[in-house]
Amino acid sequence: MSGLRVHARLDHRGVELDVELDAGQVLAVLGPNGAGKSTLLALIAGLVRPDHGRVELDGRALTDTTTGEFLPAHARGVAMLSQQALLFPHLSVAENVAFAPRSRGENRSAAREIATRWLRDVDAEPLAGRRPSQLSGGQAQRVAIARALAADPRLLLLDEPMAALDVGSAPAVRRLLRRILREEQRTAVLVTHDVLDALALADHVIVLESGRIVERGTVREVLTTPRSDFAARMAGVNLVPGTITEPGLLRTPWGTTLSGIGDAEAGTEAVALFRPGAVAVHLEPPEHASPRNVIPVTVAELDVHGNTVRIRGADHPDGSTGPAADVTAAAVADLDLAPGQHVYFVVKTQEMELHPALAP
Ligand SMILES: Nc1ncnc2c1ncn2[C@@H]1O[C@H](COP(=O)(O)OP(=O)(O)OP(=O)(O)O)[C@@H](O)[C@H]1O
Repeated sequence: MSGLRVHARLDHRGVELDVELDAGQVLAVLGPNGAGKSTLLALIAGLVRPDHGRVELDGRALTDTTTGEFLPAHARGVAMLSQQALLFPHLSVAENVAFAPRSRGENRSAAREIATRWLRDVDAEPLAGRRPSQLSGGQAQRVAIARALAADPRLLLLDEPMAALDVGSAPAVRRLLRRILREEQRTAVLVTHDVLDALALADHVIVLESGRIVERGTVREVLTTPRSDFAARMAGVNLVPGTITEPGLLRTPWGTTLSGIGDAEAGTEAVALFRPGAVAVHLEPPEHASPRNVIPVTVAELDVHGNTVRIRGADHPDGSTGPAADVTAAAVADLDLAPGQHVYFVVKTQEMELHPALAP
């Protein structure tokens, strides 16, 4: 059976997890602090032994408590990428990337060649002669990605790989990871606190709470119709599918055009993403709407959460989950809103992000 299977219990951490991932797929792991996300990675990487269980990759047991199997971390075919690049400070960039091929017995020039190929692949070839101390955070993370890939792993473990980067370099690293994960059909487990990472990189999501999986599904299911409290707080974003007609414009299958921020090219399948809190609700289309999006919506439901009311729109014409808006209870009273009513959701262009779509 190709892919990853984890069934493991670790009593003193209160963790019990069952995870399956097919080869070529990316699983995002979400959850609050202490939920067990890092423990899952450590179980797979061979950094901790479960009290009971089995970890299997492409049909091979990495850990099995019934047979006593426990492969050391370096023999698992698993590469880990963390928040910090963790490069060897005394080695050059090229030597860092050549380290894994050297360790598996390649001679110096072959390892060097492999390093050059991976550095080129992550657009970091000109950095080959530098020391890690001479790299920016984004550059160091690119090199760390090249180093992970040079180990020829069957599985990539990504532990919040964008979390320590500044807002300027995170999108480029995210795009790079997206290309590597998607185009090369890699199998990966990605721990993240960021909905955008899950959206851009993953096929499936699990949500952990207190050492257990409380929710699992495709990224779109979990992000648009979250069932656990945690997923609802962190996700609950509006996702509208469509096609980019020119950079910054998305056309939905039912003919609505949305303008937003993003550099996806014309013809790209994409999703528009906006937060319910970014929506202003109007009874009439505002006259001077530009540069804003005006989305006609039929109110399906009103959910009161304290002083905030979530207005859920009816499903989109293609059957996908309708958009939601969060407004104050006072605004709902002023607008005299009720299910069945026709309203307009108004969203500023800057609040609408356009991202390449997930795999179907
Ligand atoms: N090295 C350790 N030794 C003992 N217990 C640990 C260790 N690391 C984590 N734990 C415990 O295991 C549980 C799961 O923690 P874990 O670090 O896996 O969560 P997490 O979801 O990765 O959290 P965060 O988002 O804060 O990194 C918690 O109860 C934590 O206190």
